[in-house]
Amino acid sequence: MTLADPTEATGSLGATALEARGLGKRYRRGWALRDCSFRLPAGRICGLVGPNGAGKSTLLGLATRLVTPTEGDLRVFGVPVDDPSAMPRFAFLSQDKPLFKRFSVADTLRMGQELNPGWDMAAAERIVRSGNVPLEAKVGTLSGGQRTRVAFALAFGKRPDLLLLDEPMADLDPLARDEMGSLLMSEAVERGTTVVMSSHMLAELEDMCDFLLVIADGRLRMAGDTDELVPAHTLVTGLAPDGTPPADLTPHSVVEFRLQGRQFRALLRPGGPLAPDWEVSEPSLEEVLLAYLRSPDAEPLFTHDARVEDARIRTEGIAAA
Ligand SMILES: Nc1ncnc2c1ncn2[C@@H]1O[C@H](COP(=O)(O)OP(=O)(O)OP(=O)(O)O)[C@@H](O)[C@H]1O
Repeated sequence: MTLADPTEATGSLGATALEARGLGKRYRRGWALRDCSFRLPAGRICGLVGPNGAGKSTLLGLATRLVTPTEGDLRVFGVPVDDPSAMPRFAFLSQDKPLFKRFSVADTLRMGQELNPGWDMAAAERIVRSGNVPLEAKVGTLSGGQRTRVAFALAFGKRPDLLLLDEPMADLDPLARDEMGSLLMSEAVERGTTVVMSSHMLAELEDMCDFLLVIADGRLRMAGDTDELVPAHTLVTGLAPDGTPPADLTPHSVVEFRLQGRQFRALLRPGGPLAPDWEVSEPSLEEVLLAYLRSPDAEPLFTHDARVEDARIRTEGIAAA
């Protein structure tokens, strides 16, 4: 599912919003992100998923120049991120959403206007008003959900082509999360904004995202269209009387193999016909994600749209749709 025609926002067919090649960041303790290569087509809503410490914030930091890469290259709409012309094209909303508490909501939006040449005050005010947030209220007196709404208004008022969000809804109650999710989707779809959103909430990702970047232990494990990633897999259950993987599994690419008594359960990318005595089912997005996150040695998977021509990444293609 492509949520909006990317050409409306970018003026170029098939534009790439974000492209990483061999991107890496090393701290004294070790690599936070390594060998990261992918392409995110414009107009997608992309979920950035992975366990704590996986490298998600590092990737967002590299995209916003808050973090300097140790190696590799990252481009925003074809322009290196450290090029000044890349700056006006993206907006970033960090986990802590820094806002001046003593400013009123109206002051906050005026500040947005002064700092951003392409500012869209009508859009920013619409986002604030649709949540019944009073423009004259001081930011420090707002609830967490209302503050998040103001932060969203600041981000969308900038009219970014690429919106980067670091766990934007983590501190919201389910109702506010649902409201903010709908707001984010409708604003992004209306303008063809590309969104990259890190999140630990699988349901949120399933509802909102049509593209996924899955990171574990600083490495990209899976990247591409949700609609292609999940159906590339099959869950099978069968007998494993001697407690080892049966020979029937050999033609398939096994992402995860688990023994349950005399039975096994495996998540596969089928490489041929499945054994007739296996019980077969379609996995959910959650089952696929968890299997990859638990199996660091499984071959990473990139859909056609997510691949860059980089010999350093091992890719196994899914036929282009
Ligand atoms: N400034 C830093 N100095 C040293 N190590 C860092 C720094 N920032 C991040 N790291 C390390 O890099 C790794 C990746 O961290 P990162 O914050 O990118 O993970 P994350 O996926 O965003 O995690 P979380 O879900 O917990 O927010 C971690 O091991 C972390 O300790």
